[in-house]
Amino acid sequence: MALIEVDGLVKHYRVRKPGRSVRRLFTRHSELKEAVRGIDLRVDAGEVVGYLGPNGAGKSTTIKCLCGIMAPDAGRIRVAGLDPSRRRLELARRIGVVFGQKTALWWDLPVTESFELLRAIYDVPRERHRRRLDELTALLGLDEFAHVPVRQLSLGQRVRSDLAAALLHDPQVLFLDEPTIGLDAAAKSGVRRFVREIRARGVAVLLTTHDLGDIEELCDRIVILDRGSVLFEGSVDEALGRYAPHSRVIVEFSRDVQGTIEVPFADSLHRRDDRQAEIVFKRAEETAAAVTRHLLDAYPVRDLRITEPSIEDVVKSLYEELGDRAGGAEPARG
Ligand SMILES: Nc1ncnc2c1ncn2[C@@H]1O[C@H](COP(=O)(O)OP(=O)(O)OP(=O)(O)O)[C@@H](O)[C@H]1O
Repeated sequence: MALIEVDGLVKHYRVRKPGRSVRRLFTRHSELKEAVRGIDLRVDAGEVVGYLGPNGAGKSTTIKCLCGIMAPDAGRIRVAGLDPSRRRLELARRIGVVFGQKTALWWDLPVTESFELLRAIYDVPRERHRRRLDELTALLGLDEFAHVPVRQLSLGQRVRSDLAAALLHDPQVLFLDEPTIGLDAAAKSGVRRFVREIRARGVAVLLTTHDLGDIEELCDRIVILDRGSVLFEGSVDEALGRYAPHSRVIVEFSRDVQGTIEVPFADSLHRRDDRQAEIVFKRAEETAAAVTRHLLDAYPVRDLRITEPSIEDVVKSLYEELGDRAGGAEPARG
């Protein structure tokens, strides 16, 4: 079931025209800037979709439209069945939002009192609130700092508290904006475990992140934006196939091997010296096992290492490509 549905979303900003001229005193000083140009997006219940793209790609603008903070200029949006800009108050009960860089909690209040205020704001019955809070406290380990004012919390504790705050009213949709930014490895893994738990309970999660670990560990699908348009949509594996299609085998020989090395299907071959070679091949055409078998049969191999690309290689190659590109881009589906 789709809990986020976006068709042809367009959003402009009115921006000041640069320059100073006498004519500007008599003419309109602003122009329209297209921040989002015809985006389609869908997130189902129990799905985590990574919403990715370089700075300025249009992620925040989309999320503001999805939360009802801004009205779109064109397109259709439904979040948990509602049109966000027309039903903003009702929508607030069905969505949760966490910004890793900002807290939604009251700075001077202990965490529990912030939760009590949120209970009152969302008008959650006391018994239901208590049950939900017990559940979230257990999942997020909130006990140890429940009575500490938010300003005294560590970043990890603060993010855990914000996650609880966003889910106290039991929303169907969760927007996560850089939830693991600045966290240490253990805290990141705690947040990711929690997001997986939430997904298993059927919440639809739209995750904005620059953290490659978040993408690899959490996302069922990724949507990559550039300059307001969807450039790629598909699974992490599909993105790897499209943007990082090569794997490498690095082989070390037990004695000097001179001259050229023959490896069928190798896309390229690099020699560092007579004792080492690096074979680059397309995964779609050959398996690492076949390349390895060939090397073991044909050469005196002392050791070999296979390196597979990661989402980091995808993002690097894609963003480099985007940097070189001018104008809009055709969407690619994985
Ligand atoms: N209030 C605004 N007024 C004018 N232009 C804006 C405004 N907010 C965003 N923009 C422009 O719209 C485009 C999309 O911005 P947006 O903030 O949605 O990108 P983003 O993908 O969220 O970027 P980031 O990763 O840096 O947060 C950018 O070119 C940005 O400069």
